[in-house]
Amino acid sequence: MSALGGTPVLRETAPGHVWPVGTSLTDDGALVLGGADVREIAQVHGTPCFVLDELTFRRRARMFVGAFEQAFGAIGSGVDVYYAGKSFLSVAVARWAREEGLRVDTCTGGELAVALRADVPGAEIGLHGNNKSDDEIARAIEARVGRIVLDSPAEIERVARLAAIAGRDETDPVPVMVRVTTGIHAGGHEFISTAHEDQKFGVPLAGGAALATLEAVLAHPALELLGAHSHIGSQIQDAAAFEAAARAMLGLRADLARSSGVLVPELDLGGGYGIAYTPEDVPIDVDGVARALAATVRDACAELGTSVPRISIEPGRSIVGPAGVTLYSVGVVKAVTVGGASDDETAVRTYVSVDGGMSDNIRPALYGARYLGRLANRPGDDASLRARVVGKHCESGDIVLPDVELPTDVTPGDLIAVPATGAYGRSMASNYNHVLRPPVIGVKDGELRVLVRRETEDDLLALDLG
Ligand SMILES: Cc1ncc(COP(=O)(O)O)c(C=O)c1O
Ligand SMILES: N[C@@H](CCCC[NH3+])C(=O)O
Repeated sequence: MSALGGTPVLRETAPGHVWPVGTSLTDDGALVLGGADVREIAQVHGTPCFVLDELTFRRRARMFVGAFEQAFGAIGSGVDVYYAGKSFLSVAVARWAREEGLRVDTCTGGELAVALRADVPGAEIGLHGNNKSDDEIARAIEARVGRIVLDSPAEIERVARLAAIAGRDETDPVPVMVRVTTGIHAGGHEFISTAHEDQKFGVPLAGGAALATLEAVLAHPALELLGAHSHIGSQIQDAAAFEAAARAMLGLRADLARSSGVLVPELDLGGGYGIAYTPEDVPIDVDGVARALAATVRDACAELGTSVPRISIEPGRSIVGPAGVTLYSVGVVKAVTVGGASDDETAVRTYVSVDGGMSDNIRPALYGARYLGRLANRPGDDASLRARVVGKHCESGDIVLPDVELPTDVTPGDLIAVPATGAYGRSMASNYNHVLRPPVIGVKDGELRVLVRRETEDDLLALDLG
């Protein structure tokens, strides 16, 4: 085994399922995204930049609405699909989501402001958050959002008080849900699993806390209890976890009906649908999950003797993730000898530095996330180099692609494209080392459109009051 051992090398020779719909290559081997040659995108807008393929976003949004409406329509239930804005939200993207029949899920005042700027009606917006400020709650009430998801018992009094201040009462109550942790552990990484007991979100089902919280909401006439909410984690590849959570939540709904006489009309099953980041990943089958979940809901309601609730879901990553590609320019290329136990085990790793890094994609450092990458402006030679693509930050963990095959002639000025970065890339971007956050360039039919502009040094300096 070479001293480089460890994780497998990732290589994809041609656009495949991790790339946006319709990704292709020009005759001279450059990548084409949404009909636009990446060389043109880089020339016009610079690098690093996020490229967002509108068609892929819209298709995936439509796919969720279609799959869930069909599956739940067949069991006599309605469905609302909320696009989880935390994955990536801009005014244009909120409009695309709405045009495709989705609502918008927000979890801060900032996300709420973007959704409202996009003219999403308040009634089609949800507000989450484990630590909402009074100001955020008041703005949500003023915007008449369709639901505020209460994350703890303490929020009941606060939301009721702010509702009263806004003049809301039993004739015009504020619609709320309660986020419940079912104890079902799922997700791609511990940091993105959200329904096990020992973490900050929601109210536990175990021990009766969730039931008591739902009952407490019912005692507030200025609040309208729509139902309960469950989000078990993110980048989930196992549909069974969603089914188990749905069963637990339906049981809770039936318990509440027994204890209070109120059968709440809705159940939100959250987001978390996994996507393919590399060719080895199997994305979740959205049609299959929708059908399986609908069958679970139908059967569980029959067993419990309750009617079927209206269902909502909150996918984020699975809609916008596959629509995004990050383009970087190659800077320094450096061969590093990696020592082994013997001369045989000594190997060379080529570090290919690009002009972005952990400030535009923190996921490899935070979750050990793996991505694919390829030379994007030309085919390169036929031989391959075992490379590590790293960023420009003052941090040795600033790694974009830990182990990837690139052509041996990779050289400064080349472009590297990393697919599946539409979710939790720009939305988690930082200014570490005072690096400027990249723009998001929408592509469609060969047209480029700046959705979010690149930050400037003036933006940074404007915050520094000296
Ligand atoms: C409450 C809630 N809804 C929806 C989402 C969206 O998750 P994903 O982007 O994995 O679909 C999250 C994030 O995990 C969340 O916390
Ligand atoms: N930010 C995480 C997911 C968290 C989702 C929000 N609860 C990721 O990049 O995978």
